[in-house]
Amino acid sequence: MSDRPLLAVENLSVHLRTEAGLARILDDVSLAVPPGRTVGVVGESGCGKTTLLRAILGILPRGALIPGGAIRFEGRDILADRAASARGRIGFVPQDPYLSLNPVFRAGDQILEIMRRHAPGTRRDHRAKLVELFRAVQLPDAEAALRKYPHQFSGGQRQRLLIAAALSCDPALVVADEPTTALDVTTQREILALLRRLAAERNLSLLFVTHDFGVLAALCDAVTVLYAGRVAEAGPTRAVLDDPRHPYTRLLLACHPDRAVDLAGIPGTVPAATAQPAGCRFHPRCPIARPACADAPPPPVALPGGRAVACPHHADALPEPALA
Ligand SMILES: Nc1ncnc2c1ncn2[C@@H]1O[C@H](COP(=O)(O)OP(=O)(O)OP(=O)(O)O)[C@@H](O)[C@H]1O
Repeated sequence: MSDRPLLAVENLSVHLRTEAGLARILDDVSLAVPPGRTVGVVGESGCGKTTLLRAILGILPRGALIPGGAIRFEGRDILADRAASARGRIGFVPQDPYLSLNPVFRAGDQILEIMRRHAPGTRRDHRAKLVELFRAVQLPDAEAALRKYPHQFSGGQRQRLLIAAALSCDPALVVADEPTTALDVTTQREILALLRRLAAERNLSLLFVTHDFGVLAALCDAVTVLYAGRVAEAGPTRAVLDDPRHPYTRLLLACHPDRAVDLAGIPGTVPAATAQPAGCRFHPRCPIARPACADAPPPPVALPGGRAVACPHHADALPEPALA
């Protein structure tokens, strides 16, 4: 396995002009996805996960500014050179299978249109490949599925269709935005198992956004924890889940035995992107914050085992009530 990451997000900042002022949605975010590995990005609603994926896919909203950073895919800076871009080589599985297909066109035709634009070969080649992909994602009666409209599939089947769409141009990387959130628990499990199998069989890299630590544990080799648009902590999933170091990660995991992110147990609220506090963005809510935490953003501290934590006080114990 090559050491060079397939995808490297380097010190990326994304701002957006809004009516409420400048929204600092991402700030100095770095992460890497090695070939053939699955990396999770976790954080609660509003922490910037979707914006990160949109930056990678080149579909940021109008008015977005990128004041700094780079996104390298297969060694090329795809922010600086969209022509050298990654489209087709990066597949995308969206969050909501109900909203992501146009109801008035056959699902198969919608995927064939993506292939026409981004994959080599004739329509006949594409059809044959799509039937094969429908089988790979375990859609029943793959030939007939080509002729069906979106409403003729269940939610889980539609998510399988979208996974087939994401794979249709032979991507090296698939990015997935909470692809199981809209599904029931049993279907969620099946879709996660499918993604795991396909990634292994096709030596795919996956960048997987989730708010659910259970999903993370089941699927991801490594994790990046985002808080208010900055990286709080990153490292191998098992190590981070077993011994979280950032106060934010520790509180999240301590509050929620089922490991689904919900900040009800942490006092205060997540700041709006237009009103980020100075210094460490978590300091107003942090039980071990010092006055200096309000001064400057804490740089990441490297820890053994390929881990990093953006907190100089990561070795301090949290007070018991905070962990109760
Ligand atoms: N088009 C926009 N206009 C104004 N603010 C925006 C826009 N897009 C995102 N934001 C703000 O940026 C922050 C990050 O949003 P983003 O959707 O990236 O977060 P997220 O972690 O993906 O959330 P969720 O889990 O709810 O999808 C939020 O505070 C959001 O309100």
